[in-house]
Amino acid sequence: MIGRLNHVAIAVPDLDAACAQYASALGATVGAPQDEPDHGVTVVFIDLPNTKIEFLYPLGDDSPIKGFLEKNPSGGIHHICYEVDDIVAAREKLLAEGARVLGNGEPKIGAHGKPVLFLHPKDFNGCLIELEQV
Ligand SMILES: CC[C@H](C(=O)O)C(=O)SCCNC(=O)CCNC(=O)[C@H](O)C(C)(C)COP(=O)(O)OP(=O)(O)OC[C@H]1O[C@@H](n2cnc3c(N)ncnc32)[C@H](O)[C@@H]1OP(=O)(O)O
Ligand SMILES: [Co+2]
Repeated sequence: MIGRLNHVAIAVPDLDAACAQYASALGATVGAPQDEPDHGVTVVFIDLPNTKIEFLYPLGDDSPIKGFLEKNPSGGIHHICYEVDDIVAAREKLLAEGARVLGNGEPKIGAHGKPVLFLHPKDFNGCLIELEQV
């Protein structure tokens, strides 16, 4: 069911500083910030040869990453995103296996304009998983 690793997301306390550091210290090509109000974050993608890094910064008062940054003030790896061919079939299989799908369980359009879902970190070894239909 899961395919390629689409991205690794890092929640950052200072988006400009994180972008400048990756560009200067790591020679990365850093994309432009994208506000994603439906998800409560501003994202920046860094394309790598085999996957992407997604910087996350809170957008709005009830951002879902606010709590994470309060617990991890220096930032940290927030989630990993796997690609799937059919996100509804994936959801049904996961629900049948007893996994929790976050939100109202319906896919939302993510930063790449594709449907995404999130699975509770406590059900997957402490790792927040995002699925993106490609
Ligand atoms: C534009 C879309 C973009 C894309 O790629 O397309 C995105 O990726 S949007 C990314 C931001 N959106 C989300 O993360 C949506 C899903 N996340 C959530 O619903 C919440 O963040 C949730 C439920 C994972 C955590 O909620 P909250 O921060 O309020 O903390 P809780 O107290 O409810 O957490 C319970 C438990 O889980 C631990 N936790 C929280 N976040 C993470 C995490 N990222 N990785 C691992 N563990 C996490 C938290 O510490 C609690 O553990 P406990 O042992 O009970 O303290
Ligand atoms: Co993501």
